[in-house]
This record gives sequence, C-alpha cells and structure tokens, in this order.
Amino acid sequence: MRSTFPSTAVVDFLGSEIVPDYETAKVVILPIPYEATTSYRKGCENGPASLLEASHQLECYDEELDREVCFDAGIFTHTPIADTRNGKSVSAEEMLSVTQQTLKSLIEDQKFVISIGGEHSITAGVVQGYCQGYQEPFTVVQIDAHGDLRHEYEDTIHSHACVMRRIVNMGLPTVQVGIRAICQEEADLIKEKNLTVFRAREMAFNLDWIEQAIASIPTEKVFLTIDVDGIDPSLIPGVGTPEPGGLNWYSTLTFLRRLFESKDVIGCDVMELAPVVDSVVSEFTVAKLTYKLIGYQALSKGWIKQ
Ligand SMILES: N=C(N)NCCCCNCCCN
Ligand SMILES: [Mn+2]
Ligand SMILES: [Mn+2]
Repeated sequence: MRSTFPSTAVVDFLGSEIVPDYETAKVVILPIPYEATTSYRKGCENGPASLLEASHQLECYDEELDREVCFDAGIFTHTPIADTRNGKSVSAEEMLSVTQQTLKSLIEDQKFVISIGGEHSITAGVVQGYCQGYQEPFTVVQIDAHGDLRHEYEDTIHSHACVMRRIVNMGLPTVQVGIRAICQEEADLIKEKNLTVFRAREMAFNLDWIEQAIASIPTEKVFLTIDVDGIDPSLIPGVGTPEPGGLNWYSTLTFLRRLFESKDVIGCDVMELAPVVDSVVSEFTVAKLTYKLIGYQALSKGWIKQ
C-alpha cells in the first residue's frame, strides 16, 4: 500500500531489480529534494521520493519505442543531495555548490543525468555544473508556465521565480516554451533582450510551434529544464503554482522526441513536482515523462540492445 506521505527512504527509479552498477549505467537519476523559496503551495521537497515510488508502476516496455528502454540505458539512482526534508536547513549557496559539484563529477564520468526536484531554483546549480563540464556552447530550453525571469522575488535572487534570470545572466542562450504567467519586469526584459519565448496562448493555435521552437535553438547542444507546471495542471495537479492552459501530453512528447532527435541533449531536469495527498496522478505522470526522456535519448544516441 502506498503511504499517505512519501517516505524519505531512497528507492530506485523503476525498482531495484533492474538497477545496474554505476559503471555500466548510461543514465543517472539525481534526486534533489530541496525546497526553500516556493511561494504558494508547498511540498516539492517530496517530489523526488514520490516520483521514484510511482516509477515502480511503469511498464519497462515503451510501447512507442517498442523496446524495454531501461535495459538499453542502464539507469542508476543517486543518493539525494541538498535534502531539506524533516526541517533540515540547507542554504541556497550550499544547495547550488553541492549541485554544481555533483553534476560536474557525473558529467566527467560521461553519465546522462536527469536531476529531479525540488524547486526550480536548483536548475541554476545544475546548469553551472554543465558550464564547467562542457567547453562547447549550449542553449537552455525551458518548459514552464512561468518566465522565472525576475531579478529577485520575496527578497531573494535564489527564488524559484528567478532561475531563468540567473541563467540569462550567465550569458547562455535560452528558449522558453509554454509560458503563460509573467510580470511587467519579465515582459520588459523579454523585449529588451529579445528573448525567445513560445507562449502557450499562441502555441494552442499554431501547430507549427514545435518546428519553430526547434529551429529557434541557436546551438547543437541543449540543456532541457522541465518545470512540470508547464504541462497542463489537469494532467499534473501536483505543482506549487498551477496555471491553466498548459501543454497537453502528446504535444509535449512530440516536442521532446523532435528535440532529442535534432539536437544533442546534454542533460535534463524535471522540477517542481509537489505531490497531492491521496492522488498518484501527478507523480505517475512525471515518472512516465522522465522515462520518456530516457527513451528518446536512447533512440537518439543509438543505445539499442538486440
Ligand atoms: N515561478 C513561479 N512559480 N513564479 C510564481 C510567481 C508568483 C507570483 N505571484 C504574484 C502575486 C502578485 N500579487
Ligand atoms: Mn513554473
Ligand atoms: Mn519554473
């Protein structure tokens, strides 16, 4: 029986029976159960454990890709870092530093890392790890309801509502998809810096948005950050700041498959899952989304076992 609250015990993605050694795994799932600045509904520090627990209900066989992707990829689940559960306090600086260092060393080991959060501010540390691990330029592609472009929010520049501003300030190109909630400051910044933003309202009536978004990415390498509130809250109600009018399931998958086949995706994160008591819809959907990312990467990198 599933307990009402996710336990803090670490469970492996998809279950321990299929877990490879670290050495043979191509994919590492990195849980980052950190929450400090969420502004509305709380609970994203429980996102990683609920996602991992829900992943045990996934079929290993991906019916779209016609294979048991987990055996092609080898998926190793890392121990959690920057864990704020049970009232533990972790400063933003500590979280960013441990996240960056952990990513850097996983990248050196040539792992494809999917970081799972936790609040979106973590992505600044993840991206810093990629800046250190990769010499070539890359674009940060963000799926999100929110622009996350404020300079600061509620007295901190490390708020989840500011993470893309941090990334823009790092000098990296960005492409934002699914955006439908921004403030005046963000609207001004988008115009001033001519940022590439695909707005959910326009995407709903423009079936060509997927090809336009791919074409707008200026580099071969991409880091993908998914704030799960970018997807419609009817599919993933377990988020802290829900916004109506989000991406639907098959448009999301079509976009992701095209992204992985046309670009070199160097890493991803899946952030802001905040499980709802007595419903497993959100965590199961996000676990499935995570497994689809692994499948599309396996396809694009040719990790196919016969
Ligand atoms: N990235 C996010 N989740 N951002 C949330 C921003 C919340 C804005 N509240 C505005 C209230 C103003 N009265
Ligand atoms: Mn968001
Ligand atoms: Mn966000």
